Amino acid sequence: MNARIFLTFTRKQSYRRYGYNLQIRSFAELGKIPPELEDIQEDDNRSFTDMIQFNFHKARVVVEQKLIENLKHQKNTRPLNMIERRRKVRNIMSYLEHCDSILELNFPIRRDDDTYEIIKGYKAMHKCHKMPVAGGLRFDKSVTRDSMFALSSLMTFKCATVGIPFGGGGGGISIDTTKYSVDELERITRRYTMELAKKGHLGPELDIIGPDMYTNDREMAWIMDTYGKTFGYKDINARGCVIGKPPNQGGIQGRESAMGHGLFNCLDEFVNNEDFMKSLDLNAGWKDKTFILQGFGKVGIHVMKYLTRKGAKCIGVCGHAGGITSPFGINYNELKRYKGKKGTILGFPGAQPYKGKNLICEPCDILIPAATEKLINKDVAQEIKAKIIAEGANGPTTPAGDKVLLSKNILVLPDILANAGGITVSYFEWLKSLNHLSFGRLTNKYEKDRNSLLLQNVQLELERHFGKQNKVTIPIVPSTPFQKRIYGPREEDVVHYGLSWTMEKASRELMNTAKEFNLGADFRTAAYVCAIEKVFNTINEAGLNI
Ligand SMILES: NC(=O)C1=CN([C@@H]2O[C@H](COP(=O)(O)OP(=O)(O)OC[C@H]3O[C@@H](n4cnc5c(N)ncnc54)[C@H](OP(=O)(O)O)[C@@H]3O)[C@@H](O)[C@H]2O)C=CC1
Ligand SMILES: O=C(O)CCC(=O)C(=O)O
Repeated sequence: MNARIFLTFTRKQSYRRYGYNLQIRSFAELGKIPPELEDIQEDDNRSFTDMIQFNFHKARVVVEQKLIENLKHQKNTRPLNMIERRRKVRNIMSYLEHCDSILELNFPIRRDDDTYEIIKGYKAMHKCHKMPVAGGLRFDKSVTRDSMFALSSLMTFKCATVGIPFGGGGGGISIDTTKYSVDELERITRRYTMELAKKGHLGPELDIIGPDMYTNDREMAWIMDTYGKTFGYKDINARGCVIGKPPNQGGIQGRESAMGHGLFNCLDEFVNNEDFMKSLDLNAGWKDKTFILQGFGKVGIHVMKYLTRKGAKCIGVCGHAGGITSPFGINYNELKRYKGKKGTILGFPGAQPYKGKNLICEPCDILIPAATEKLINKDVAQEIKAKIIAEGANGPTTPAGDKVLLSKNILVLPDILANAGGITVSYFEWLKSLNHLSFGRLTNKYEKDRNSLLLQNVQLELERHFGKQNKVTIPIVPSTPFQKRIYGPREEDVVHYGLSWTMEKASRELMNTAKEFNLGADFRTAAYVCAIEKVFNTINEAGLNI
């Protein structure tokens, strides 16, 4: 065995042995995927972090030549020769491969029966090239150091894809929330908050946190309250340490539905594109499109709202314990009400229980995984009959699954684009927290006066012109849509338009990138290429070290 092969071999062995410990991995050569990841498109039994690392490296190989070329034209620096340019790209890519920090916490909480239990939690900062870092807080048994690495790196690339100026973060506690009372969950959340704050992992300018699986605005309110009353006591911006807060605590209109809304905006760009739809043997537009939803939580529920509103038909929904189906379409409002009352979708009278093997493999036009990671592996992908997949969940498709989907010409809109609505509106909420002001509050009355004056003015001018001959009055009656907007944009309008614009722009950027790099329908790689380019430029301009 020559030295190089031996090194690769031992690296691979030690990597496999220690699983998640990516710090021991050294960076691949330019133009190559690291040897440890080479077989991941065949092997489904790999970690969540490996999946994201593979997606990153696959795109890095595509874009690095362009980055090396671009450095030739860099301003405000001495010219770099080819070796220096290659070295620079390699160094920054190597930095992107790692997680800046992962904090592991073990703290005791008192259970309701007065016993104590040690709770394990994490907080990751993947990249701090933009501050604060932001990401979701997950309460689930699946939370590990590995999933935190993966989720926080997804956040780095997601924020860059949609142009949100945050670094990538993420937090989690390894618990099954059904096993704890509300009081216990509150104690766990408050203690976790204190631990994060003590260790510099929480704060409006540093590290901000939003809801993810099995957390919602309730936990965000507890975190904000704990931080605001302790470490953030003298910080006037303290409430900006969380996003996805209840509206009454400084949250923003439209955050709750943002993931569904954003996913719809992104899908809308593709579904209305004649060329894309033709390539999938589908008609452009929403009419008669059928879809299946995996997960009816914070993401799934609003995806269903926006898609059914546009005329698409939901023919199946599934959760942990099973699914429901109806060829006639499931009524959104009735299902939402039913779940609100019963806490489950099972038994919903407006549909039949699903009796097959895997609902997400049933025929439909669009499949929306909005549950958890790795549910579309190689075997599942082989059975999928949908023509479009829009990833509401983070990391629902393994690289092996992805390869099969690509070979079947299924259009996949990747997580770092499709579910970026949440972080986009979280950014708007963070700005609101720092401004201490709702959007529109200072200007709405002025806008109404201005618009009323404008109408009066038009009326006066028309009457002056025509009235001279005919002595007529020409009343200008505002139409209903104009009347609705007479106050100028209210907070929900700012969020609605800001989000739609962000998602549409990012979707078109991806289409252009896929064309530029000849990636065909591999929009996951196109999204990572876009993101890597942006993060690279930020780090390159600012410099890699102090
Ligand atoms: N919340 C947010 O702001 C964002 C979340 N995401 C991602 O979206 C996904 C869903 O998050 P969110 O909606 O917030 O989570 P929720 O906790 O609100 O809902 C999770 C849903 O997923 C279902 N589910 C969980 N595991 C499985 C499984 N193995 N098979 C089928 N269904 C399952 C649950 O079903 P049941 O009710 O039966 O348990 C539930 O309906 C996650 O991947 C998350 O990271 C992405 C962007 C933003
Ligand atoms: O708003 C947030 O920060 C949470 C977003 C999130 O969890 C995600 O995009 O995965």
